[in-house]
Amino acid sequence: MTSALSLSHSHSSPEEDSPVLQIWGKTPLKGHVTISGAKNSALVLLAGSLLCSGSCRLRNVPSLVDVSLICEILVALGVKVARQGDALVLDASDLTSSKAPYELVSQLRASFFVTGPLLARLGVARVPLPGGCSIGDRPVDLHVKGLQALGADVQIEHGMVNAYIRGGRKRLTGARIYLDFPSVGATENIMMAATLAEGETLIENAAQEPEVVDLANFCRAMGARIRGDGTNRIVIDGVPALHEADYMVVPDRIEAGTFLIAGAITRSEIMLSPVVPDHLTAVIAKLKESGISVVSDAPNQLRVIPASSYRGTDIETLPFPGFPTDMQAPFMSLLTVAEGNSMISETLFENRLQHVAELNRMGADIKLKGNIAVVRGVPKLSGAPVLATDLRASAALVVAGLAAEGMTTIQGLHHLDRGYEHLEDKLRGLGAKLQRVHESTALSAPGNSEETVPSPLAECASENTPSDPLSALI
Ligand SMILES: CC(=O)N[C@H]1[C@@H](OP(=O)(O)OP(=O)(O)OC[C@H]2O[C@@H](n3ccc(=O)[nH]c3=O)[C@H](O)[C@@H]2O)O[C@H](CO)[C@@H](O)[C@@H]1O
Ligand SMILES: C=C(OP(=O)(O)O)C(=O)O
Repeated sequence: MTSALSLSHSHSSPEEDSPVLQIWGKTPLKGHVTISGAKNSALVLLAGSLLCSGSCRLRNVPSLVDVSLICEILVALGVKVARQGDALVLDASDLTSSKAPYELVSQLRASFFVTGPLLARLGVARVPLPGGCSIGDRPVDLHVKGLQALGADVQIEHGMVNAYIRGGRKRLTGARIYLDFPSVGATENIMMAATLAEGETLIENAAQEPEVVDLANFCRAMGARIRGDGTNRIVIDGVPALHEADYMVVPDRIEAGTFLIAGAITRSEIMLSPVVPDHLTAVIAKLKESGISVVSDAPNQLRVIPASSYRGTDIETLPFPGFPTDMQAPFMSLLTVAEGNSMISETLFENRLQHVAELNRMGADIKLKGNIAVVRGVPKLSGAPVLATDLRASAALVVAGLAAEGMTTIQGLHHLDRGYEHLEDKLRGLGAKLQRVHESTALSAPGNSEETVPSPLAECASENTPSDPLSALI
């Protein structure tokens, strides 16, 4: 196995000569799109690989900036990481550090998921408070309370979470933990820590998200004893060690949902696979309520059927199986051009409606009152220069751009690159007209006429395609 010593990630940061994404809207889409492995599963599974005393192989890992960053954190902790096609091989047999580097952890929320596994494996974890999308306050108190209940002493000083097992014990101790809120990350962190604890842990009011179930499946593949995942009551019987495993990451339900919206908003029939339709129940139900059909021709496939017009609907984001907050922004784009009004309540994050101003710039009619957006459907959107403010906001602007008249230019692509694998190639494969160019060379006027649409040659230009963030993992 080759150790990945240098994992430079070549994503676009805001400081560089920022690339922008130009989209020429109103082009119908058609065909099939392959859905990648789930970002939010892959990230926590990669953190979970720290629990293994040997080496694990994770397949269907998306090539994303966030994945690259978490791999860099693992390498800093002593994990040997090697890439084999869409798989990553992770050898955590000899961990050399319990301290995660600030400059990496500060870039993504999922980095904090190494805390539980590190504590369980080494008896100590030193992890800075995490970064991630700026969509709210995002404290880690529930993670901390859970780890404390398992027998950890946790101090937060100078932005660093220092945790070690109390009383010089070698293992954490199983406990009964009630979560004030079914936090995805806290459930995952506590569940991972508990796999190696002595005795039984019960997590009550646990998150039920598919990514939690995927993590439980991966841990079970390594020999963990977990039951109840997918319900709000998870029971973990600790074992002394976890062993090697080969595991495949579940398909990305948020990417799949985003493509359903792309089909619906462009009035196009597109097919998606692989998907787990049950992971998209709330999104499909809301599409149907709006008058858009989604059918499943095969167990792992979905097809969105275009409707010439569709109506508004109300949405409230909730923990799974409720409507996912990660789909709120793209769904809002769809509702901007629905007939009638819609009300969208964002209940999970207090600052996750920043895309409203950008959609209004494109001609939408959305009014904000606290965490509620009232959308009045308009006949059309028009292309405009817009700024992506977070990951799902950027996806919302992409789907809006696909439907808008003229050209939309999206800035802030470093958000998009965190979470959508090969998005531009996938959209181009469906017939969309878009290209990534450097801001300095971008055509500035919005709503440009036909001659500005890229030629087939320009669309294929490799300089317009973001390079593979995992390319250094060889
Ligand atoms: C990497 C990853 O998997 N990210 C996902 C994960 O984020 P993340 O795990 O951060 O989301 P949580 O479920 O923990 O957060 C939900 C709510 O709980 C609050 N909270 C959370 C933890 C805590 O200790 N204290 C606390 O108050 C948060 O501020 C938020 O208001 O689930 C979110 C909710 O589905 C998704 O939007 C994110 O895409
Ligand atoms: C909010 C997200 O990611 P993160 O939790 O890593 O910020 C997301 O995936 O939509």
